[in-house]
Amino acid sequence: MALTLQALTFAHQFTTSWLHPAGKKTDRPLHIGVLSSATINAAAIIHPAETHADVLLYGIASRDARTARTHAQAYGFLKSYGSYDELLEDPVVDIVYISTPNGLHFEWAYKSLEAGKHVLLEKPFTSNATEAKKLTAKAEQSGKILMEAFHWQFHPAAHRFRQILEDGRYGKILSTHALMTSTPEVPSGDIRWQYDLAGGSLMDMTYVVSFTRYALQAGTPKEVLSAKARLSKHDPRIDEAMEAAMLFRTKEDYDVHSTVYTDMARGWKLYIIPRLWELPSVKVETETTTIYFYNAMMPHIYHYIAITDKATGRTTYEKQYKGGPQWKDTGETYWSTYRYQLEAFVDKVRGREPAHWVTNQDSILQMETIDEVYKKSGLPLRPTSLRAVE
Ligand SMILES: NC(=O)C1=CN([C@@H]2O[C@H](COP(=O)(O)OP(=O)(O)OC[C@H]3O[C@@H](n4cnc5c(N)ncnc54)[C@H](OP(=O)(O)O)[C@@H]3O)[C@@H](O)[C@H]2O)C=CC1
Ligand SMILES: O=C1OC[C@@H](O)[C@H](O)[C@H]1O
Repeated sequence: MALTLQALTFAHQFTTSWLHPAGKKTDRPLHIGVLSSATINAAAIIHPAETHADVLLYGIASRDARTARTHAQAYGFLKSYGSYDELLEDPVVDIVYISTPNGLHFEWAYKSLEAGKHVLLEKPFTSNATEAKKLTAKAEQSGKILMEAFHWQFHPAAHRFRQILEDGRYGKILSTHALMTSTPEVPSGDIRWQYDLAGGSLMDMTYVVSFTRYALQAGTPKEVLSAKARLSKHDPRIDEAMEAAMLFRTKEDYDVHSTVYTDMARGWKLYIIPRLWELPSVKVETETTTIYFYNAMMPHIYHYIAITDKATGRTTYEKQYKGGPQWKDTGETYWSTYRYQLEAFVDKVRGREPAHWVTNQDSILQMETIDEVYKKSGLPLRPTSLRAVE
């Protein structure tokens, strides 16, 4: 369902930017430069920037000058560049948004920091934990802001979900289960099938690990109990699907059993029905209830948090499109996860306290968890850039 969800997000973003333009920009808005002409750009940065008064769509770079020009004209960027390096050389760019394939995240984020830019970097942070640590050190040394674009965590629904879990009234957490699948399958030739570009279902659908760690407020698993990959027919290093079980130690010092499932080629039900209802979600079982966050990845389109009492079977439903424990009065019901994320990123750059943040340390722990699952499954870690091992 992931691809359909992505298409719905494009439609949602296009409509909301059109209905709610930012109007006048601030006197000196932050100038954004986008590295690549990726499909995700429109939803993840372009439309959010259109509705943010303090952000200007300044430049877009592509490996191909004509592509960059076409995208600049289509989306109203002031400048286009025929190489990523040219954009980084432009002193007017304040923030670089990087949407290259995963395997190039490290290299371009590193170079962007070196060029003195703040960086909003697409998920997954890097190809593996070695790169994540090196990149974090570079960010610290540069004094610039770097963040993995885990947009879902910025939505008020995510904050409400965690508030419910932290409440304590439902008892201890016993187990979690998170899933993300794609029907129809991710098209052949896509970057997600390419090992050299750090593809794989767990890499792309890294959300399942993020949902789990966020729910448990956990670092890395104490142990990966099992990890079973269904391999791509074209490349045995690529996990078309991954199913893993982990043991996490909570802050309260007890173990929670967590399972995750990712699938880039999910079979249709009874071979004829695409599983359109199977949205990226996470279920948490506590002593007295199950708490199910449906469509945790793109809650702006639709979501619910269902709390089911195990004794009575009674379910109550909650939704949170605006406000909540972290945003309070900031935000609009039509804001997407990406729009909330941009609000926080700009706040951070401007020296204000953001409502939410994904720390680089958290991204390291996220990549360490992914590495451990790959190791347990017998698959190789995604390749490390030469610069990260220098
Ligand atoms: N936050 C979210 O919701 C989402 C995040 N993502 C993440 O964003 C990134 C991009 O995903 P997506 O939009 O699907 O990607 P696309 O395949 O649509 O675009 C990737 C872009 O990267 C550039 N590129 C540079 N080197 C290569 C190469 N060797 N092969 C192919 N492309 C290259 C190309 O731009 P050019 O030719 O202009 O240089 C290309 O358009 C990924 O890291 C993905 O995980 C993806 C979807 C959703
Ligand atoms: O981050 C993502 O979100 C939407 C999905 O369709 C996509 O595969 C993934 O990269």
